[in-house]
Amino acid sequence: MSHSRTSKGTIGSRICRNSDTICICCDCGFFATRKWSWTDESLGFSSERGDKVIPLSLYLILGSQNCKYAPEFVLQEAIRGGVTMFQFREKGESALPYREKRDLAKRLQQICQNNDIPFIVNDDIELTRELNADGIHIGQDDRPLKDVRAWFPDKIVGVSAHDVGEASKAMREGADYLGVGPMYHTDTKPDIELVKGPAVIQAMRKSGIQIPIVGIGGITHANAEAVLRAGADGIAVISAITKDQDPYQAAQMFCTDKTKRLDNKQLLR
Ligand SMILES: Cc1ncc(COP(=O)(O)OP(=O)(O)O)c(N)n1
Ligand SMILES: Cc1ncsc1CCOP(=O)(O)O
Ligand SMILES: [Mg+2]
Repeated sequence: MSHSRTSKGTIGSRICRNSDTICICCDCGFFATRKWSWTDESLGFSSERGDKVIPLSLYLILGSQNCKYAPEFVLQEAIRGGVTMFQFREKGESALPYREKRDLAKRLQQICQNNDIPFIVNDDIELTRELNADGIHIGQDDRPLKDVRAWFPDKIVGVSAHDVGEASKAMREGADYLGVGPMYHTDTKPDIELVKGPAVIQAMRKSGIQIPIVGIGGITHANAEAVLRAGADGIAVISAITKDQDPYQAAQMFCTDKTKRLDNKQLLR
């Protein structure tokens, strides 16, 4: 896969300073891999973590409880199909006990490292530390972002946000990206909030939220485009890939012209 570098300036609504490290893959734009720093003086806030790559385009999340086949196989195949970032989320009644969970996490981390893909841990501070993961994703009911940011100043920290207020707070407190949802109905997570739809991403963008956003919840090949058009940088998917007969093809089908990262003019904002 060949990469081209952009010239200095703005990417979407972000003002990019370290432009020599920004690359946009091929001419499709889908695999936008960014090293960026950004600033938004109107919000009185700026972030200078320009050495982090947060390739949110197609963010696969899974644990053993989600998979039709062995998790290692599903991840390998999905990466082959175009997944750009991975979150290990071993959760629920059938989740593995700690030692097995850690061993599985290590094997999946190795696959990510072999493929140069960020390995993010869901919720678990200890596991993040033990494995020296690339980052952690926390929700509104998990450990406070301020603490997590302080413990892991250099890791990618993602935060779930369900409305503009939560998004603004997370941005102020140093989140690297937001997971926004649920976009649509899903049976994958029993304790979800009410469906928000892509409109909540639009509202966040209109209110000045500039950090990367990934939409999550019930995302399929049929509705992914609407999430990106609303202003998301990418989509986060569990069942559309993990339950598919062919995880390679399921991932690949998200990487089409219609679901590629959209430029600013195409957004609904
Ligand atoms: C990318 C992304 N977005 C949102 C979530 C949900 O996090 P949370 O609300 O903490 O729920 P659990 O996943 O912990 O059940 C996520 N995991 N990833
Ligand atoms: C973890 C999570 N957070 C909000 S919805 C959700 C589940 C997403 O799973 P699916 O892609 O199968 O709907
Ligand atoms: Mg959580």
